Amino acid sequence: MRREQEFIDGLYARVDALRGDAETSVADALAQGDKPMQARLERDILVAERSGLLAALNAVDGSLCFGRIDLTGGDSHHIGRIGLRADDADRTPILIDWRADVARPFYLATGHTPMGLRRRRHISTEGRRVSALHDEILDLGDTTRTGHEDPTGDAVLLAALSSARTGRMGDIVRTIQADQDRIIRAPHRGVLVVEGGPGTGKTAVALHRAAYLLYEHRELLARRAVLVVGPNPAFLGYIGEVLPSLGETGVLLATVGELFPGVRATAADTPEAAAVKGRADMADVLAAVVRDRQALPDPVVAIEHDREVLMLDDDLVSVARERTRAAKLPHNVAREYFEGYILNTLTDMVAERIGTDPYDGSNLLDPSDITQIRDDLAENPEVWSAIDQLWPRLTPQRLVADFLADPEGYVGDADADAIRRPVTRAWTVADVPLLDEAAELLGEDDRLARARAARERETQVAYAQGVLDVSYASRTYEFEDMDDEDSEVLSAHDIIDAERFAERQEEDDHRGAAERAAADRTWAFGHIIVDEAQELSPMAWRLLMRRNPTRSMTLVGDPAQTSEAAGVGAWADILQPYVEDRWEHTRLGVNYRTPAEIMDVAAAVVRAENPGFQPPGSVRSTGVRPWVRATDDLPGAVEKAVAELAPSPKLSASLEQGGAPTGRLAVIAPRDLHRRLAARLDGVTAGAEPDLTRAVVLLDPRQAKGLEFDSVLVVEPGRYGTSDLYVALTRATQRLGVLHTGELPKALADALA
Ligand SMILES: Nc1ncnc2c1ncn2[C@@H]1O[C@H](COP(=O)(O)OP(=O)(O)OP(=O)(O)O)[C@@H](O)[C@H]1O
Repeated sequence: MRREQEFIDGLYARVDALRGDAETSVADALAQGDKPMQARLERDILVAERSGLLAALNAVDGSLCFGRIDLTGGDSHHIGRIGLRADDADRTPILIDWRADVARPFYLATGHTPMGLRRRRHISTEGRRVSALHDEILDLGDTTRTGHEDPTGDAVLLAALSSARTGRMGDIVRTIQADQDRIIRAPHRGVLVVEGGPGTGKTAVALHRAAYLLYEHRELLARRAVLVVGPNPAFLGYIGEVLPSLGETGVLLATVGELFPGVRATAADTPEAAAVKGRADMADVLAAVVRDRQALPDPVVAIEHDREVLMLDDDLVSVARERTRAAKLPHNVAREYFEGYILNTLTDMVAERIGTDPYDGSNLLDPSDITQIRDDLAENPEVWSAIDQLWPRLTPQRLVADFLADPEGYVGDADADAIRRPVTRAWTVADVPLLDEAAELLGEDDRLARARAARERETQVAYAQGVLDVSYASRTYEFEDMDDEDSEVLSAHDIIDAERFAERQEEDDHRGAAERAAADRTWAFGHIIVDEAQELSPMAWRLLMRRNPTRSMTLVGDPAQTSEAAGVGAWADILQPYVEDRWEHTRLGVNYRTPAEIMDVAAAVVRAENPGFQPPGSVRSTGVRPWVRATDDLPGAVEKAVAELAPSPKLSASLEQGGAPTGRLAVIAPRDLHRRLAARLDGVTAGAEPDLTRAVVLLDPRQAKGLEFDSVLVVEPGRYGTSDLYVALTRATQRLGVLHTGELPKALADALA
């Protein structure tokens, strides 16, 4: 213990030194004020790098090193959240990053396959103090004993699983299990589906995979960012600290409802409306809506020009429309062509009228006259209002709002009734994939933006050229100093030209990749991780696939927990249109969350509907049986049950004193009961985005998805569908109680009897 403490003190001394260096260089750089261009650029790069290092060092402080492997050859390595090197000439590694290959046996070695290990040691710390060691002997011939042996090898895992919850998910880097490790480190190309029942660590594995991929493919992924998609904002808050605790910040966490920049989905859809909006054929429906905006005159559009009236009729506009459509460009982009065809048509009309020789019918105008006529027409506002009427510029918001206000004719009557709503209403989550689809169909008429970008780019290239010239000048100076004109050392001038330098400058935008990605609808992420993937509609999949053209994805989910009517049944159905059958499927089969006593009850509920159902086996049992009670005073019974189910005596005490609670309790009840129940529960948090760090949280079953609590009270289970009930029953790590006024589902009654 003392030796480990000394070693860990040494690691922290190194961390403190690195942190001191990083802080000093950031402070010095920022204090330099305005500098010549090159110095400014270097300063920005240095500040960004060192700030990232600082953030990582701060994040891992207090839990830096958690393990050690001793190899049969005599070497040993300490394993930690980040890698560290000594400050010596060889930069000797002193702490191995958990993601490095060298660390792998820590997770995979067994007595049967020791992978060259003699011993695996788990080091537990409280802050910077070593509090416990647990050793596993993997070389059975080795008789040396340390006095810290853990004969079953799972003391650290079981302690982690039984510990009080905090309302925030923690990382599992100390105790990743072998089957989880294989998924975390699976190659990054292609689509990997991770399926598993409740509590099998799907979310944990997905997040550690993000951290692993960022480590293994840092160059690519730090630039393109990783997107983690979760089912709702409360869930994203729940998992939000896992990656920072692993020293990773360049990841964007978002719900599908947050993936259309500038739109916040605040309204809710009925399940019927969400199902209609999520259907794959909505892509064709929206395409038809756009085509209908490319109107024909009814019967003619009259334009006053030069004291004459020009008539655009059906036939003329039809030709222009078909030619424009033939370009197969998005609507707003194609408009440039339509404008051209209409201007040409009108020019021909005017030319014919004023230029035709009355004697032989030939045209007397020369090309410069024709150009003049076209330019005059282009200055006539009536021409532009005719074009606006026939091929209007459209925004996704306008198009989708108008369609939802008046969907008749595009979908069946019942579907139209389900989705119809006033133009002014707030957006819903299911609207976001429609907006994204519309944005694809419409494209952006970016002629103005392109002209502006070209000007900006010229300025930037000029700036970069200036920087390079400075660097070239300084190179000459240095080389003269070194008297080494033929040096092999290359300067920036030799390796990058000004154009590329300007591009790099853009990449060094002050915002990180994740932040830039959040603001850019067309961003192509390096990797996308989708949690609760079974909930996404076909339209939501279309949106996500557009954000990831390389199809590098990890999808985690559990079809038995699907609650969204729009969700898709089978992975093959989801993936076939995008990657055909080129995807891999893996399963996680051990439940680390729910004790066996609770899992038996939850499984019985699903089995009533699906007799062949196989739930994941629980790794723990607590000896505490779940209970059920009938009541005719629901609020009173809930109040009493909350006091009883409090995760520890400390929770009730801390609730009374308003102190920080240990352990968390969720009351899962139908939404319409929330107000009545909240009135009886002190300090309870509820609503669309409840604060999960509070002692008692009131949720509906959908909101509970993906979350976990020490104790759970399920209220009125008879009102949930099977999969929602399954979700609700599998959220507890310790205790479960059920309260009801109405009839209990039979399977639940039998299982709890
Ligand atoms: N190897 C592990 N070591 C320690 N804890 C683990 C491990 N694997 C999973 N857990 C814990 O088990 C719990 C369940 O994990 P997680 O939420 O990732 O499961 P899930 O499969 O996503 O569940 P659900 O489908 O119910 O949302 C979490 O508290 C997680 O930290």
